Amino acid sequence: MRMKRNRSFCESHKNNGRERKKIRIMEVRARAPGKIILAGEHAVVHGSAAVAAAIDLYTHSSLQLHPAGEGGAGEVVVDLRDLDLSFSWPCSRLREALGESCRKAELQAPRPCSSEELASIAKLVELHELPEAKIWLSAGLSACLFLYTSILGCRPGKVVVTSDLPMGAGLGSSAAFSVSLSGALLTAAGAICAEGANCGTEWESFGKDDLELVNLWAFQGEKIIHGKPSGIDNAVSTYGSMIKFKKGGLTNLKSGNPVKMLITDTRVGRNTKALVAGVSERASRHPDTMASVFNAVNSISEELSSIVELAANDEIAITSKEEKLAELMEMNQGLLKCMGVSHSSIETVLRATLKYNLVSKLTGAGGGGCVLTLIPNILSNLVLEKVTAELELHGFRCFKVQVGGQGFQLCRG
Ligand SMILES: Nc1ncnc2c1ncn2[C@@H]1O[C@H](COP(=O)(O)OP(=O)(O)O)[C@@H](O)[C@H]1O
Ligand SMILES: C[C@@](O)(CCOP(=O)(O)O)CC(=O)O
Ligand SMILES: [Mg+2]
Repeated sequence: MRMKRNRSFCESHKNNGRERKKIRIMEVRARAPGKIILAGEHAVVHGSAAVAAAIDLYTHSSLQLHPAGEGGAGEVVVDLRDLDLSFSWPCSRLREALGESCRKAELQAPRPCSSEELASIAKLVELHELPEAKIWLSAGLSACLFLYTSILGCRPGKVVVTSDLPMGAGLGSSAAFSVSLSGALLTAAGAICAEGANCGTEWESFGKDDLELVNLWAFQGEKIIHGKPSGIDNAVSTYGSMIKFKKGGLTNLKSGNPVKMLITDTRVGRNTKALVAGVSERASRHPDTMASVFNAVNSISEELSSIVELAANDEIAITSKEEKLAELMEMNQGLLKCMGVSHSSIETVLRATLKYNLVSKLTGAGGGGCVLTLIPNILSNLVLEKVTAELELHGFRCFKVQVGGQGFQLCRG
C-alpha cells in the first residue's frame, strides 16, 4: 500500500542550508524515453518473460496550469507540436460530459477508465472531427483526456507534447506519451516530487514510490491506446535502464557494456492494438500450439537476460555474449513469424542485414514498424555504413540509439 502524501504544486527547497522556502512552480516539463524490446514482445502479454531497454529518444510533455476562471470557466488545451495540431475543450463542456468521473480521482490509487467514461471521452475527441488519415490519434487524445481529468479534475491548463519517436512504429511512443503526461500531471497535482532541490534547467529524477505511481497511471493510459497491454512499455519508459519483465514483476538488468543496435524503421504503419488482438485470436484458435510458442519465447527471454547479466559481471567474453544474443534474437524472430506479426518489409530488412552476417528481429508489435539489428563490437564503421546505405535504398530509415538510459525525468521552470 502506498503512503498517502499531501504535497502541493508548491515545491520546497533549502535556503542557505537552514530555512525552507516555498516556490510556486507554474510549469513542469517532463520527458519519458521510448524503448526497444530485445526479446519477448507479444508473448509477454500472455505471461512470458520479456527483455526491454530504454533508448535515448524521448517524448516531452509540458504542462501549464491556468487560474480557474469565474464560474469554472477556462479550457483544457492539448497542443501536439510535431503534428501542428491543437485541441481544446471548455472546462464546462468536460464537466457536463464526464460528470462524476471528471472529479479528481484518488491519486494514490490509479483507476481504470470505465467503458461508459471512455465512450464519453471518445465523443469529446470526435468533436474535433479528426481527418480519416489522422484517426489513429484519437486513442492518444482519449488517453490524454482521461489522465488529465482523472489527475487534475476539470481545471484549465495547457499540455504541449513533442516527441523524437516515430508514432506507431514499435518504439513505444504510446508508453512514452502516457508516462511523460502522467508524470507532469502528478507533479502538478502535488502527488510526486522530483529529487532535485532547485528550479532550473537540469533533468531531475524521482524516487521509487513516485516512479511506481507514474507507472501505474501510465498503464491506465496505455490500456486506452493498446487495449490489452502487458505493461512492459510503460515500465521501461518509467524506470529506464534494461529490464526483464514478467507478469508485472520487474528485474533491473545490469548491463555493463551496453548492446549496440541499429534500428530500421520500415515506415510501414501499423497499430499495436490490432496486432495484439490478432495474436490473441490466433492463441484462442490454437491454444496448445501457441502456449508452446509463448513458452519457447519465455526461455529465450530468460536466457537472454542471464547472458546480459553474466556479461555485466565479466563472466563471459563480449564475442561470446554477442553470438548468443544473435542466435536468441534469430530464434525469437522465427517465433514472432509463427505468431503472425512479421511483414514483408521486416523480411526485407532481415535479408539485407544477413548479407553482412548481421542478425535482426522485429521490435514492438511488428506488422511493419521497426527492426533491430545487433551490431557486434568489432563491426567496422565502413560495414555499418554499407548496411545502412543498403537499407535506406529500400526507403527505410535507420538510426543508431543509446540503449539502457534514463527513465522518466522532470525539469521545472
Ligand atoms: N506524441 C503523441 N501525441 C499523441 N498521441 C500519441 C503520441 N505518441 C503516441 N500516441 C498515441 O499512440 C499511438 C501509437 O501507439 P502504438 O500503436 O502502441 O505504437 P508505438 O507505441 O509503438 O509507437 C498513436 O496512434 C497515438 O494514438
Ligand atoms: C506487442 C507488445 O508486447 C509491445 C508493443 O510495443 P509497441 O506499442 O509496438 O511499441 C504489447 C505489450 O507488451 O503490451
Ligand atoms: Mg505502444
